Amino acid sequence: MSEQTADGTESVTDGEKRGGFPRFRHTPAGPDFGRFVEAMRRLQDLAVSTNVPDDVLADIATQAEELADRLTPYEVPEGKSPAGSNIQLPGRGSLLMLPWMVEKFDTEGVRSTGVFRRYHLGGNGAAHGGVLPLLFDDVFGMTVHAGGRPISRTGYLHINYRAITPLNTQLVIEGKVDRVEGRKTFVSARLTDLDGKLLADGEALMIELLPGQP
Ligand SMILES: CCCCCCCC/C=C\CCCCCCCC(=O)SCCNC(=O)CCNC(=O)[C@H](O)C(C)(C)COP(=O)(O)OP(=O)(O)OC[C@H]1O[C@@H](n2cnc3c(N)ncnc32)[C@H](O)[C@@H]1OP(=O)(O)O
Repeated sequence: MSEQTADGTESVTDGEKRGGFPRFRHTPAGPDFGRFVEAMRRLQDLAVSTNVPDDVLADIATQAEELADRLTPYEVPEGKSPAGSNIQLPGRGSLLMLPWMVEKFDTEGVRSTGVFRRYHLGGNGAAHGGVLPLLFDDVFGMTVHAGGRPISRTGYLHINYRAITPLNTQLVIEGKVDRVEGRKTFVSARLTDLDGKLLADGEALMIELLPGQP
């Protein structure tokens, strides 16, 4: 059973295995959306990798504020932006996600490839330890989705950091469902370089939402 809400999402109730999760409609990305997100990613990379003289930075800060002012009138509720649901774009078009491309998305699992960029730097040339769980959690969410399991939330997420994860190097992550026990889906994933060197592996418990659970 579902009912339409004011913001255009559908609030789905019992029987559809989505808890209280709305059924968001896909919002297609227009022809320039991918370009826009990539430009924003470049800005993020540069924001953490430049040392700009004060007089230049004052001007740039004003321009950044003007850009934000131009975007503000177009703010929309969750699920109504192209960000996040366009699987043909890096990071599904979401600036929060790693800019990786989904190459495989089926019941056998999910495979995604990409690089960590300057924005993701932790220390001494390696990716920040905190961005790996972001990558793994998103892959686990997609793995559950691709596996036809109901909407689930992460109960726990465990990462083993096996080797330094380099920046600007093509990497691959593969996630799969290991087993299902009632509401519980146990998933695992491996992050490797293109030579197959293991950089990190992880496992998570994804728990199916009960009716009404947010
Ligand atoms: C149209 C275009 C489409 C394009 C394609 C797009 C596809 C994209 C698809 C998707 C991509 C997006 C993917 C993102 C995904 C991200 C997911 C997240 O990160 S979610 C945020 C972080 N997680 C939370 O915030 C949870 C907070 N916690 C909760 O809400 C509750 O704890 C909840 C609902 C998870 C469970 O609570 P209870 O009260 O219903 O259940 P209880 O009884 O506690 O647990 C159920 C079972 O699980 C075990 N359990 C629970 N937590 C456990 C733990 N930490 N460790 C071990 N066992 C645990 C319990 O022992 C119990 O097991 P026993 O049934 O008795 O066998």
